[in-house]
Amino acid sequence: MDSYGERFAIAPGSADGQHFLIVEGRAYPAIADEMRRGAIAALEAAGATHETIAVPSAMEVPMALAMALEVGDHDGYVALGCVMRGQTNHYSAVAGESIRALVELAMVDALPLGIGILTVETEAQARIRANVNDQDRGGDAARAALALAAIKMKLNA
Ligand SMILES: Nc1c(NC[C@H](O)[C@H](O)[C@H](O)CO)[nH]c(=O)[nH]c1=O
Ligand SMILES: CC(=O)[C@@H](O)COP(=O)(O)O
Repeated sequence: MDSYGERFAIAPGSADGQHFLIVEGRAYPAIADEMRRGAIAALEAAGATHETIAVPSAMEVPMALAMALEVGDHDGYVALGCVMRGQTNHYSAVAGESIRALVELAMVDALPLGIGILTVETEAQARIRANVNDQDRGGDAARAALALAAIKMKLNA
């Protein structure tokens, strides 16, 4: 059961000709695979092409994105990762700093960036949120990026 309302609708083909970058933290590989599957499905449904950069964990996602921004230009960006409570409070620093740095990058350069960094207590929570047939947070992050890319294109037209 989803914990918030209706999914944001993106028209099929509305991102034809656009190319997106996915940056994924792979600390939990099965969760990462499913988040990426959802993101790719959403991008492809909108007609966008995509490429992926993988890093070890959510903490490196903003750094990799910053590096990618120095050398290339994409129509939109999707940041994916999963931060799960361990034995200490370390996870809250990782989640907080990763998301803070991503928002900072997006605000400085007005990036169409969808952020799908799960912050969960348990693997079961992560599975529900990643599952493309359940909460599909990878797909949601891609749809956020698509929506922002469309706004940017409209404002620049
Ligand atoms: N605890 C989680 C981390 N931790 C990341 C590490 O702190 C560190 O960045 C990494 O080991 C490289 O040195 N990362 C996640 O994505 N998810 C976690 O739950
Ligand atoms: C490096 C880490 O992310 C990891 O050690 C976090 O887990 P814990 O809180 O059990 O140390």
